[in-house]
Amino acid sequence: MTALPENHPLNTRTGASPLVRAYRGDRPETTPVWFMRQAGRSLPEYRELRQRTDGPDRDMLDTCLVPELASEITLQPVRRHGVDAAIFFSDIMVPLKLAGVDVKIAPGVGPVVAEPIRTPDDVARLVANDPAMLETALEPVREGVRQTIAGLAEIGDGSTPLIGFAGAPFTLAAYLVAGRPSKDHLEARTLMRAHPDAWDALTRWAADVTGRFLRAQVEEGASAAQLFDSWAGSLPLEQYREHVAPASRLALDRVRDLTDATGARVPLVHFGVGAGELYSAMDLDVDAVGVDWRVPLDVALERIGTDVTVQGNLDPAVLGAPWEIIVAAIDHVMLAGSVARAHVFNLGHGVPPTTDPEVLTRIVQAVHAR
Ligand SMILES: Cc1c2[nH]c(c1CCC(=O)O)Cc1[nH]c(c(CCC(=O)O)c1C)Cc1[nH]c(c(CCC(=O)O)c1C)Cc1[nH]c(c(C)c1CCC(=O)O)C2
Repeated sequence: MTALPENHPLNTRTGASPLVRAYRGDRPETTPVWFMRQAGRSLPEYRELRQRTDGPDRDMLDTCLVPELASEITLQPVRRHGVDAAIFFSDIMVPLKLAGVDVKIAPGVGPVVAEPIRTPDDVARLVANDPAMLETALEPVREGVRQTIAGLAEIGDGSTPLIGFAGAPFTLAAYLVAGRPSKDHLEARTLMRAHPDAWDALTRWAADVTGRFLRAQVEEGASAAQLFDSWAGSLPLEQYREHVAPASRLALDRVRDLTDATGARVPLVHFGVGAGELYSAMDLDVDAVGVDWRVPLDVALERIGTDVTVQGNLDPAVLGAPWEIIVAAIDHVMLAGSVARAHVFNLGHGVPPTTDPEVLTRIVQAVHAR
C-alpha cells in the first residue's frame, strides 16, 4: 500500500463526496451523476475553444497535452451541468502517442495508427520501447490534472472529484492492430488466436503504458480511476478470461496500491461496452462496474455476482426523445439500480455529439431530485 500525499483531494475535499461514497458502497442522500464523454463535442463552449486554439498541426491528441486547454475543457461540463464528477479531458490513445506510436484522431473517424501492429515481429519491435520512458513524457498530463484540481476547488463548494481514466489493453490493442476503428475487431482477434504469445506480450505492454497514464492522473489528484474497455463486447467469454482480463487487471494493479488517509484505496471502476456475456469475468476486484445500455442494471448485477456498485446506464438514444420519455427512462434505470449496494447514474455509453446540452443539465437535476 502507498499513501497518497496529505494534500491529495481524497484527503482534503472529495472523500465525503457523493461519488466517492457511492463507489465505496454507500448510498448518499442524492444519487451521483456524471456522463461519459461529457467533456467534448456536445458543448458549444468546447467547439468554440477548439476552433480558437486548433492549428493546422494540432489535432485532438495535441490539445490533450496542452495543460491549460485540457483543464479548461474538463471543467466546462462541471460548471454547466453541475455533475457530481469531472472526467479528465484526454483520450485513451494519449499514452500510446507518448510511448512513440504514430497515432492521430481523424475527425469523425476516430484513432488512426500509421503503422499497424500486424505480426509477432511488429509486436516485438513495439514492446522494445520501455514504458518507463513515459514517466517524463507524462508531465503535460500531470500538469493538466494539477490545473484541473485547482479549478475544481473554485467551483461550488469545491468538493467535486476528478475521475482519471485509461483505455483497457484490449481496446488499445484493437486500434494498434487494425490501425483504425473496426466493427468486429477481426484483425485483433485473429492475432490473439494465431499468435497468443505475441498477443499476450502486446497487451502486457499496453497494460503497462495505460496503467502509468492512469496512475499519473491519480497521483496528481484524481479521486477515482476508470478503465474503459469499449470493444471487449466483440469477444467470447473464454477468450476474454484467458487473453484479456489478466492484462486489464495488470493495468488496474498500477493504481490499486494507492490509499487515502483512512487507508481506503482509490475507487476503481471497470466499464465495457456490449459486455453482457462477459460480466461474470468483469469484476477485476474493482469497486464499481460500468454497465452499457443493453443490459438492465439489476440483471447485470446478477451476472457480475459480487458486491459492487453499478454505474450506468441510460440509453444514449433516449437523449433525443421528448422529456416525458426521458423521465420514464431515468426512473426505469433508477429502479433497476436500487437493488445494488450503490448506484452512480450515467449513460450506457458516451454522450452523442448531437445531444442538446440543456437535456443533460435537466437529467442531472432530475436524478438529484429523485
Ligand atoms: C474508444 C475511446 C476513444 N476515446 C475514449 C474511448 C473510450 C470511451 C468510449 O468508448 O467512448 C475515451 C475518451 N475520449 C475522450 C474522453 C474525455 C473525457 C470525457 O469523457 O468527457 C474520454 C474518456 C475525449 C474525446 N476523444 C475524441 C473526442 C472527439 C474529437 C473532437 O472533439 O474533435 C473527444 C472529445 C476522439 C475519439 N477518441 C476515440 C474515439 C472513438 C473518438 C471519436 C472520433 C470521432 O467521432 O470524432 C477513442
